[in-house]
Amino acid sequence: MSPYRRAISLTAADAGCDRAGAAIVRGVNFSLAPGEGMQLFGPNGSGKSSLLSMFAGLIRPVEGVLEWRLDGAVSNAAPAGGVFFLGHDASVKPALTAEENLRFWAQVNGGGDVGAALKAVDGASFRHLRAGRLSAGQRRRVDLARALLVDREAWLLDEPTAAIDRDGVAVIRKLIDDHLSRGGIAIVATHDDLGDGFKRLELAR
Ligand SMILES: Nc1ncnc2c1ncn2[C@@H]1O[C@H](COP(=O)(O)OP(=O)(O)OP(=O)(O)O)[C@@H](O)[C@H]1O
Repeated sequence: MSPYRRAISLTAADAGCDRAGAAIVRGVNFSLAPGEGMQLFGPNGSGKSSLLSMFAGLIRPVEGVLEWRLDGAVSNAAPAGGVFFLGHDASVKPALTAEENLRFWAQVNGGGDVGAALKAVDGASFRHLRAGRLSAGQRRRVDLARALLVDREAWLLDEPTAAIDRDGVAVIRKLIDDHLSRGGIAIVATHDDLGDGFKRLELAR
């Protein structure tokens, strides 16, 4: 796998976010350089999804600063074309097959080898199944395969292994490791322990 062409980093300094006017997370500090990943821990409702949304630029920090650097360009907002955000909810179209969903995504977002992406998530056996009929774990794999169709240096993943079996967790772990070894950065909210190679940010309720 070839390295990403652009160097990316993200720094948070005392960043915090609210939801519906209520303080959710405060005092977030970290920095991620190319090749580094971070795991978000914390009980349900502690703000992991909210933080990922803030990093993706979907909600504003109410205090502190986020600083993205992509190929030397500095910005407080997530760089367009530099971030892949995997939310909680499956984003597939139920009437299209797994493969058609990925082709559609590739068309809209400019490129990618759908066959290779399906293979990488061990999805050959369900490529012709309509997404509405996929199991939750199969759908999650299709969701993740989208990341392989676009060259985004930052991955923000909200519970990528939810509903995924043990073999699937290893598959996804490898995708994330490969992404990091290409020089990408990743922030992953998950209850699975990603191990020592990842920075850790633990949120309290
Ligand atoms: N759109 C929203 N509007 C108002 N409040 C919200 C919204 N989304 C989340 N919240 C609230 O923000 C808090 C943090 O929720 P969030 O989903 O970020 O937590 P989480 O750590 O990701 O939880 P889980 O582990 O259950 O996914 C919760 O109290 C939740 O009710």
